[in-house]
Amino acid sequence: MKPVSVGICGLGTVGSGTFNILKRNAEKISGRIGRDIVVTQVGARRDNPACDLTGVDVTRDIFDVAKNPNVDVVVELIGGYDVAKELVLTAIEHGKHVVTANKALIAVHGNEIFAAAEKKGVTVAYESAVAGGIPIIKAIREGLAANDIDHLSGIINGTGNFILTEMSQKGRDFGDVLKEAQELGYAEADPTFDVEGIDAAHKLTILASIAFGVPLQFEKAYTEGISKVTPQDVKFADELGYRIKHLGIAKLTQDGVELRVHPTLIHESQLIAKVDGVMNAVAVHGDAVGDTMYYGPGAGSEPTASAVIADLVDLARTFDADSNARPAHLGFQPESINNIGVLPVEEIETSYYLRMEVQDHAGVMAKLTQILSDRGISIEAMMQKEAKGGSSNATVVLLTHEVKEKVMNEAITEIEAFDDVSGSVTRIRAEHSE
Ligand SMILES: NC(=O)C1=CN([C@@H]2O[C@H](COP(=O)(O)OP(=O)(O)OC[C@H]3O[C@@H](n4cnc5c(N)ncnc54)[C@H](O)[C@@H]3O)[C@@H](O)[C@H]2O)C=CC1
Ligand SMILES: N[C@@H](CC=O)C(=O)O
Ligand code: NA
Repeated sequence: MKPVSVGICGLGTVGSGTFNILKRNAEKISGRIGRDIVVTQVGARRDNPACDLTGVDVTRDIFDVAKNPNVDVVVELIGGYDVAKELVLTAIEHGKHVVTANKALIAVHGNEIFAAAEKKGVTVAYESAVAGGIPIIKAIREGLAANDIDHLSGIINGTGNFILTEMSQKGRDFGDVLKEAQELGYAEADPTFDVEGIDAAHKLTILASIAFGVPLQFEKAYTEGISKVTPQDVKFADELGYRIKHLGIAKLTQDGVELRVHPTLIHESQLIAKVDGVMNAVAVHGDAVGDTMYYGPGAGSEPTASAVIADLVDLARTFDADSNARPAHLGFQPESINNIGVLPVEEIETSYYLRMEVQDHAGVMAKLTQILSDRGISIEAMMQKEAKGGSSNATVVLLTHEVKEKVMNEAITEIEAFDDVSGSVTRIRAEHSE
């Protein structure tokens, strides 16, 4: 069978990994699909010393690749929004399939890109865009196709999990670990995307769409980063038997879709609490299958390239077939996608970890518990730490049962107005069942 001809745009961390694995494992890959996958052209600003480009046509203009009549599939690995969008739309216009690792592009412009691809009868594949090397798109879109999926949650940013793990297990400094994640090729070009939860929200947006059959609605996702998680909170959570993880949570409720990324306390007995370093994990619940969980490396050159090539293999297998032979872009046929809205964060219901500084005298605890019980908020655990050196201050940590966020907001406002509480209350959401 005729080889499938690939053009790679961007030869950085993921691009170089893709190029090198295609070369190293060429025989295994073609043995699996019965045809070769050949890199015909590379579009890169500069050569990458990690890749031997002998015999490959190299261009400095990535749009040459998108328009090259000898290229069947364009692999977009440059990242970013604008140029990447133009590149992908140009490739589609020229009748090429596209493989991309760019979750920002898919989460923000995916509805438009998929519509253009469907009109042209080509496919835009994006397995590597979510949870790196874990085949989570395939698992949900194909493996769980029988199910009515009502919730999923996961650690879906490798850089953030690496930072939290190193901080909690080795007491390392936030900035120092972030620098290492950048050197290891885990972080986004702008690492605030990792630490502020934007990257995880891009991925969660995609997962929610393919799991629930709803449009991509990134702009409505609630996003909170890990930059304000302190070593003190990591330690107190640990004493209560919890780990702090940066979780993406999506739920399909009767009132709408919950779509939120934030630091979350998870009980140490939960599987997801044990997912450390650059590893990611996604838990998905379907009505037929029950609870499932998918684990693996969430970032890095070859783990991500592994997923890029999985998409190339899928395309090569169905290359001569009608586009209906491939799964619908968002897992459901476009006419079966339901326009269900995203719930404001005030409407979500969850448990909370609260930390506050109080005057250490009689009646303070009674007043705090009264403020909470007035709103029907019950307390699961409580801890008081006396300040050292004879100060009259103490730190109080509370873990509550589930309550609506807007009710908790009112309680926090009243606690902060209480004279015996100094400064603001630190609040971290907690999940008991994940
Ligand atoms: N690094 C990782 O672990 C993962 C990255 N991704 C995604 O993969 C994509 C690529 O990421 P990395 O390889 O890490 O980034 P990178 O920064 O290492 O590589 C991007 C490459 O594209 C080149 N490039 C950018 N604009 C260009 C243009 N206009 N013309 C020619 N070359 C251009 C850059 O010079 C660079 O060599 C991004 O969308 C990222 O979000 C997805 C999963 C994991
Ligand atoms: N920066 C991302 C890369 C993979 O998507 C991460 O750290 O997870
Ligand atoms: Na993946």
